[in-house]
This record gives sequence, structure tokens and C-alpha cells, in this order.
Amino acid sequence: MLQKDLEKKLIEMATKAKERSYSPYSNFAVGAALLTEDGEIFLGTNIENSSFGLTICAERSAIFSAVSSGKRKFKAIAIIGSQDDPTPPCGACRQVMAEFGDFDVILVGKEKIIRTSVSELLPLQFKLNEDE
Ligand SMILES: O=c1ccn([C@H]2C[C@H](O)[C@@H](CO)O2)c(=O)[nH]1
Ligand SMILES: [Zn+2]
Repeated sequence: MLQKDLEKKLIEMATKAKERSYSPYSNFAVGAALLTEDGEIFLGTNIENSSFGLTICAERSAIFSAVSSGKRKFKAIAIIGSQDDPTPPCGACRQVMAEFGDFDVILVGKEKIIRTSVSELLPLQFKLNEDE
């Protein structure tokens, strides 16, 4: 499990990312902070579109940003949404997370934190190129 100080930092960063959300249609802002194996943190937020299906979630934004910067190994992701309860990632984001292995997933609510993992959120994963 992640050290408490790192977890706190990730939650702070996810909160900052959430402030950058572009979500005029749902008014549901989400922020994510992704910690790489080598200690870098990448942010992601949800970015909506008037063609609704083009919306991207915070979690995938963070992962695509990290991969675009050459990082593919992750330790943890913190996710914060706009409800009191923790916001669990959608199915699409779970599949994208699983592409990059198993890491901690921290779901942040107002008074509750759920500490889980990619494999717990997505059992029986579909994967190609298992030995790459
Ligand atoms: O885990 C989630 C769930 C939803 N959203 C976004 C998509 C959309 O912009 C808004 C409402 O679904 O929240 C995320 O970014 N992550
Ligand atoms: Zn999603």
C-alpha cells in the first residue's frame, strides 16, 4: 500500500486536476493524479464535448498523458469526483488501466476513501500480448 504522505500528495494533486475539468454538460468534475514507478505524477481531468460521446474521463486523460511522456509503469492513481461518495472509474477506464498492469486505485470521497486496485476493479481481464 502507498505511504500516507504520498497518498496525501496524490489526493491534493487530483483535487487540483479536478479544478481544471471541462464539464459544462454534466457539471460533474473529476480529477485524477497518477503516480509512476519512478515517482512522477501526471494529472488528468474529464474533458467533455458537445458531441457527448467524445468526452474523455479524468482517469484516461491521466494515463494518456503519462504514456505520451514515455511512462508506462504506475504505482497508484487517485480519483476524485463531484459527489460525497467516492467515484469509481467507468468500465472503459478500468480496461485502459488494466492495459498498464496492476496498481493501487484510491477513490476519494468527502468522508471516505476506498483503497482498491486495478485487478480488484477488473477481474478476469481481457488481454493480448500477455508476455510483452
Ligand atoms: O470515473 C469517472 C466517471 C465519470 N467521469 C466523467 C465523464 C463525464 O464528463 C462526467 C459525467 O459522467 O464525469 C470521469 O471522468 N470519471
Ligand atoms: Zn472512465
